[in-house]
Amino acid sequence: MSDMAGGEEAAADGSAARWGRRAWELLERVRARAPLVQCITNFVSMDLMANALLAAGASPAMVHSLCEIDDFTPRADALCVNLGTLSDGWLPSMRAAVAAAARSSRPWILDPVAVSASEFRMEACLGLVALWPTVIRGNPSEIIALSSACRVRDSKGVDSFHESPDAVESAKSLAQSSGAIVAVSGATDFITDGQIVVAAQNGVAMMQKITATGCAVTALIAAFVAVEPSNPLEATSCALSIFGLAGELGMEMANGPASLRVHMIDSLHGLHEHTVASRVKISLVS
Ligand SMILES: Nc1ncnc2c1ncn2[C@@H]1O[C@H](COP(=O)(O)OP(=O)(O)OP(=O)(O)O)[C@@H](O)[C@H]1O
Ligand SMILES: Cc1ncsc1CCO
Ligand SMILES: [Mg+2]
Repeated sequence: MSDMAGGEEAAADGSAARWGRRAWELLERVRARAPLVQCITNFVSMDLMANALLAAGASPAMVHSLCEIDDFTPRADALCVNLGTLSDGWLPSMRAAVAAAARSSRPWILDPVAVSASEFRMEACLGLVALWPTVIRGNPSEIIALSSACRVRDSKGVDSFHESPDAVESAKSLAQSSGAIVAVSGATDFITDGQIVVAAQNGVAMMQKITATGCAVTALIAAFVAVEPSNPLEATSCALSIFGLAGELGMEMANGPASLRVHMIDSLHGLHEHTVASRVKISLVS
């Protein structure tokens, strides 16, 4: 079956089994091709993000110096830009890397961490959104704030104060205005191109108690989009589901957030076809 045929099959027939096969197909492709994912990310997330990418079979590179962008970014298969510990010194690197990725027709993914924390962050984020990200992935509060492009008084930190269904309309509107696929994480992850909405229902609540799981899944989305650039909606849905499944399997061995972090990475590394095919829970919402 061709890559495109697999994509059309999953979109046309939303059955869990077909999505399970699609998720396995894309995970296998990540393992076979080991896409190089350049991450300009926050200090908190660097370790978990790099290890999650490695466990999935991708190749991480935390390269953020402006002096290296022109040489390095064209060689990366995808770029992940994360605003978590944004500083004025890093913003030019982010913009330059996005421009270099665009010149090389590489996908780039934006994680608008705590976008409403400050006017500086919101302005920086809106400037990046205008540069045509392939995918934007955030928690519900971030997507709601970014979509309305104004500061939300009761949510200024990195954690979400909303549930993911609250953010679906904001995600659709942000997808329409930005041209990006928009993903909202939560108990159910929602993924939309502004018209179609897909739900991915894998994961465990304890994942929220490990800092940077959201950042890590954004980088995993970059790896999946790198191997399926023609269908970022499906690649994003599969990456979210696979990461959630690793969390479910990890939770079977964990005693709390610290051991879940370890077992989740082990589970991501050890995923088998049967487990993915039978446990991935993706469906078409509308
Ligand atoms: N209640 C939940 N049940 C199951 N899975 C969840 C739940 N909440 C979040 N997740 C999963 O946890 C991961 C992180 O999502 P979350 O919404 O916490 O991101 P985030 O707030 O951006 O995290 P961070 O900023 O710490 O990186 C995602 O894979 C998501 O699917
Ligand atoms: C805790 C924290 N602060 C800035 S980035 C980050 C990681 C989760 O997004
Ligand atoms: Mg986040």
